Amino acid sequence: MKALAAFDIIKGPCIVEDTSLCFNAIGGLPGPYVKWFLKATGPLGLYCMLKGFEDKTAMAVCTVAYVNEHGEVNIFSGETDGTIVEPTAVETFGWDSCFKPNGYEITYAEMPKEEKNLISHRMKAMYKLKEFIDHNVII
Ligand SMILES: O=c1nc[nH]c2c1ncn2[C@H]1C[C@H](O)[C@@H](COP(=O)(O)OP(=O)(O)OP(=O)(O)O)O1
Repeated sequence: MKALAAFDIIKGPCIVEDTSLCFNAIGGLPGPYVKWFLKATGPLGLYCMLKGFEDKTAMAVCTVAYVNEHGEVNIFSGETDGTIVEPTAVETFGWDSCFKPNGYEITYAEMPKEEKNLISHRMKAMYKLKEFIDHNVII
């Protein structure tokens, strides 16, 4: 939908991106609706949503769509597993302050940007997109 809407406006090749944050305890919600949950409650509200659940695990998912000049869509997705924690004092972007990726003792918000960019859901999706463009798109 978003990809084709962008193609309608651009009328040429384009890339769109969408991010979800899926809580395993509640069947993957808020998922793609996280933008609206975050707006309503902030990272603290996201953390509090899981207070009644033992399972605090979550998956950050980035979906990138590449639309070629004919309007054909290719979709790439990157996932990073982690845990929802009480937001850290450092607030950087979105829900970064309450998402602690697996294998780290700090949240996305506490990492230098360069470090987040090495392990993030977005980097994984973008890497797949890069591989696709390198092999399939003549520039
Ligand atoms: O790495 C991230 N670390 C923390 N938070 C993040 C990240 N990436 C996106 N976010 C936030 C922004 C938005 O509140 C929500 C969904 O993102 P996303 O669907 O891409 O939002 P958006 O501003 O592009 O809006 P729209 O889909 O209506 O174009 O998660």
